Amino acid sequence: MAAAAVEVGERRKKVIIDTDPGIDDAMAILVALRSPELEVIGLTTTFGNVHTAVATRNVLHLLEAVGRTDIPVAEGSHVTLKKDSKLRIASSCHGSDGLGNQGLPPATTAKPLDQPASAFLVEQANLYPGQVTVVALGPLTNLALALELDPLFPKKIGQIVVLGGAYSVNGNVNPAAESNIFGDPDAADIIFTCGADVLAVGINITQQVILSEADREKLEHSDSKYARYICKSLAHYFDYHSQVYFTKGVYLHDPTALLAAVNPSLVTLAEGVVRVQTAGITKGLTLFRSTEKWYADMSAWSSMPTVKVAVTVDAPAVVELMMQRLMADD
Ligand SMILES: O=c1[nH]cnc2c1ncn2[C@@H]1O[C@H](CO)[C@@H](O)[C@H]1O
Repeated sequence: MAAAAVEVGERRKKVIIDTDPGIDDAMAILVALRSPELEVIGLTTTFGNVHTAVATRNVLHLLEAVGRTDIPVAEGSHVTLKKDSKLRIASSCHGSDGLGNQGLPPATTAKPLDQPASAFLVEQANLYPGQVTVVALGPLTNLALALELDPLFPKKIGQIVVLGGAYSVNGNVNPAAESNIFGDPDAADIIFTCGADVLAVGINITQQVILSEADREKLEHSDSKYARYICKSLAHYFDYHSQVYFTKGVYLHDPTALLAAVNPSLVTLAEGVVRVQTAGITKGLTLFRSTEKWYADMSAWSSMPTVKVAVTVDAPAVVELMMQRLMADD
């Protein structure tokens, strides 16, 4: 536990997870709930791996299953920032229910707030200025809507950790684009250039962090209700990876971003401007301009706020920490 153990008396980081569960989203949420460094003050839902209504249903089911219905859930946008309702849903990756086609029943009593996700984000940023970290595991629509509601949101929010982008590697929707950025590229470009403290963890990082069959067996033999919950959906995720990536393991996208928020020393960073291509065959492409080169003419990147982009990861440490958190005694 050494690296990420929380100091006694240290203040826990307030976290809101914006999520579209999604098998690896569910893993990340479970890891967050088991991380003493974090205080999960809310979950907001979005589309991506599933439609938003299904994301809300899955979040409520998960919280009920692990006895954490004390955490508020605010439902997010059902459409992109530009009100496009023709969404790309990654059902082949996660199953049509988002959790590996288990046919889960809806939550019995848990309900979302009346407040939409964007209003909840603004409210929490105002309540705890500079103290709230948003871990964004889906398209960035809710965050862009929060900024529309309150132009000072980027200054009031503590940090935004974005699981999104493919920096100098192919995407996973097509060679140009990673799924979360492709889902709402206009929202992503706004968030990357809004001046907030943004840390982007792209698939160039998360595809180095792999849960093996042996790890999965360990989870299956664990008595922890957290490990048991996620194991039920893992078969589908493993099958998907073997079909499209020809691998025996699965990528830990969302848990890696979450753990980067828990323990930033798991990744190293570069700083620079990121712009997102919003149209054409490279729609959703994330282009990082490092500060190591001076360009004479570079208007779309000039004078823009910078973000931090993860460039290396201690992959074995991430896997180990995730396993510890999921298997720790209740
Ligand atoms: O092959 C894929 N296509 C689309 N989405 C994917 C794929 N693999 C994983 N994800 C989902 O998109 C985010 C990372 O890009 C993750 O949330 C993951 O669940």
